Amino acid sequence: MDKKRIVIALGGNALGNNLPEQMIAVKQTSKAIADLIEEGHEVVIAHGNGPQVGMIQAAMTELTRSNPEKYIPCPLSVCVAMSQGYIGYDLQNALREELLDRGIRKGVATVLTQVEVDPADPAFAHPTKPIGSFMTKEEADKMVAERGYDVIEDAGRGYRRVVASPKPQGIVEIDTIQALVESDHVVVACGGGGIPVFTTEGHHLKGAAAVIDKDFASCVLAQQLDADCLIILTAVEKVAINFGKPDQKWLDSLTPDEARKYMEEGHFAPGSMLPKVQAAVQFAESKEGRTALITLLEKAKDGIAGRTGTRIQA
Ligand SMILES: Nc1ncnc2c1ncn2[C@@H]1O[C@H](COP(=O)(O)OP(=O)(O)O)[C@@H](O)[C@H]1O
Ligand SMILES: NC(=O)OP(=O)(O)O
Repeated sequence: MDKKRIVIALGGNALGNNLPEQMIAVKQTSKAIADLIEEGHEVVIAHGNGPQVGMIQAAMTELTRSNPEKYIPCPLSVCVAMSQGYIGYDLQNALREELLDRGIRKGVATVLTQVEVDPADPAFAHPTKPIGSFMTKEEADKMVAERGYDVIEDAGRGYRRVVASPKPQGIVEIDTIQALVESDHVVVACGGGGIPVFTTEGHHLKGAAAVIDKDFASCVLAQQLDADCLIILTAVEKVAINFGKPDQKWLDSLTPDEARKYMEEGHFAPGSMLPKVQAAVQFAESKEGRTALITLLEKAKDGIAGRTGTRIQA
């Protein structure tokens, strides 16, 4: 099989919803990633942070509210940095262990990654990115009244806080990531979509109050690293049209034009499957020969071998 440079975007099921769940989940996740490394592929890993960044933000807010003389509010960009740190810590350790168990000696490192956003991005005025855990209607109403949070009802599963999610424009640490990849290291980067920043005066980078979508950030990462393949690993084996309906149909492959048609017809849920298909199309169209794959975490190896998943190719 051809050796490929692969950027993997890990979804929520790769990490679990809390610290103990994460410790267990990353072990399984590492097996799926190590399978690809064992086959000789160069792998770069990005991941989400919705539940984690919400948990950190809630904890930091409680600290400030309970003791305002001692603690000052923690910006959301710093909460994203914290989420990258502790998720990266678990992921890199689990992967290091899995690789060593298979007799593979490779450096595994997390790069705290800043991602540039446009401060004029209209997304800042329209929060869409769910973070934290699900709430009941009563809990959500309380958060809106007491804290002025934006809250949405999420596909019948409960209520969640939403924050701004601007589009990623560029990766500040891309040269560092590239250098590590070129020297055969396994890199975890752009965690949680990256720490959102924008340039103010001179070279100063200022954190933005936002959470970037990790599928879009992974797409930018894959393009900037000139990857062959972007693999979006999630909780379904394939993308479907008429998802959840009696006439549901799983798709083996999609061209960008077919994907656009299905997007217009509303087959992919906003905030879940839609950004994945959009990121996949953007990557597949960015250069000849680039392929995107959406599949189940456990099926990564079969997917790259062409045995399953939904393949998006121009
Ligand atoms: N058309 C579709 N085809 C397949 N899955 C879909 C579709 N529309 C919505 N979904 C849902 O999207 C989920 C993946 O989104 P999400 O859970 O937000 O991703 P992540 O893995 O990044 O955390 C799937 O588990 C599935 O329930
Ligand atoms: N940042 C981000 O996209 O996180 P989730 O994938 O957990 O929503």
